[in-house]
Amino acid sequence: MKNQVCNLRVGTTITGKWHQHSYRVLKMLGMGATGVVYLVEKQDQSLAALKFSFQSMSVSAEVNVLKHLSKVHGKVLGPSLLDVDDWKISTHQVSFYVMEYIKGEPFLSFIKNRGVEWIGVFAIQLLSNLNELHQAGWTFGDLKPENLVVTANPVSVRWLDVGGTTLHGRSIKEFTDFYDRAHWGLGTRKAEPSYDLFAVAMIMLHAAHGKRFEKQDLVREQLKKALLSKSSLAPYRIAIQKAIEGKYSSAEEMKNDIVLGLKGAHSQSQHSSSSMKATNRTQRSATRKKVKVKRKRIHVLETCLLFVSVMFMYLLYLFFQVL
Ligand SMILES: Nc1ncnc2c1ncn2[C@@H]1O[C@H](COP(=O)(O)OP(=O)(O)OP(=O)(O)O)[C@@H](O)[C@H]1O
Repeated sequence: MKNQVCNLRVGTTITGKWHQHSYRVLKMLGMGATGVVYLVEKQDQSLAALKFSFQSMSVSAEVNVLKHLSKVHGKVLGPSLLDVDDWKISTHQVSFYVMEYIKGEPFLSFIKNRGVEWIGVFAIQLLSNLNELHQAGWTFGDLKPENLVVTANPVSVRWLDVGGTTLHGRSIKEFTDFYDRAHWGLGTRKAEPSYDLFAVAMIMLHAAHGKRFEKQDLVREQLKKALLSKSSLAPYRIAIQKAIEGKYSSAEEMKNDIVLGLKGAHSQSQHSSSSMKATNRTQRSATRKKVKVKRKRIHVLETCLLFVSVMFMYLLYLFFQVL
């Protein structure tokens, strides 16, 4: 069955057994551990993302999460859910769901192309969304750059793959080592806000360094070094450090520290630009004084030259008179 849904040809039409909606396969968007996702065209010619899960249980679990997410304070957190159905393929039947297609650039490639200054902006957006999710009783779980997409107009970060989303208090069901606090020996895999906030801190480190790094023996020192070695992370040092140490109980607190850090960096840059202006002013007035002294000297020299040339002409005149 896995082989059959993983190699669908472009143009294949998938018609749901129960709702009779048809979807035409345009291309494969990605394949992960739990399923395969296709970009499809709906009957009204709009685009959507269709996911086949390798286990039918995970389709119902993900659909359940997407349904919950669509109700979180009326805010769109994950992709919106459009359809859930089964597809009969030869003698088998396979479950799938259709969701909003989120068109955008992968998170890391956006940061690479547009600059590390965006890290703070996206961290704030991500933390606002996480705060809503946490308040609704869920932990995202498998938060990683591969699950983040940056959409244009307005530039904003959206998350995909809600397969790891877990109710608070339960055990995290999907994770990726680098973003998992238990892997670093810095906490448990219990689903709670601080689990996601650790992952946000690690995403920020990854984005600033442009790569992941292997765990070493002295984990705390290693992460601190990674944090201090990138000047682009300076405004977020407090927030990242506290998130790594599990000191935040809500995404809102971490977001506030990032906002404060950015404000601090802004006023510092304003301060240094005004002190630079003052230095420039002093330099300019010193230069002006120098110019004045120089001009005075030139003036004296000119007078002397004039005097000498007048005297020379006079002597010449006297000389011709004598002759
Ligand atoms: N709604 C969507 N809009 C656009 N692209 C999507 C969407 N959903 C998934 N994708 C793409 O498909 C890829 C695989 O999807 P997804 O991560 O859900 O599969 P998975 O099997 O759960 O993967 P993983 O092993 O990372 O958990 C994603 O990385 C993304 O590129």
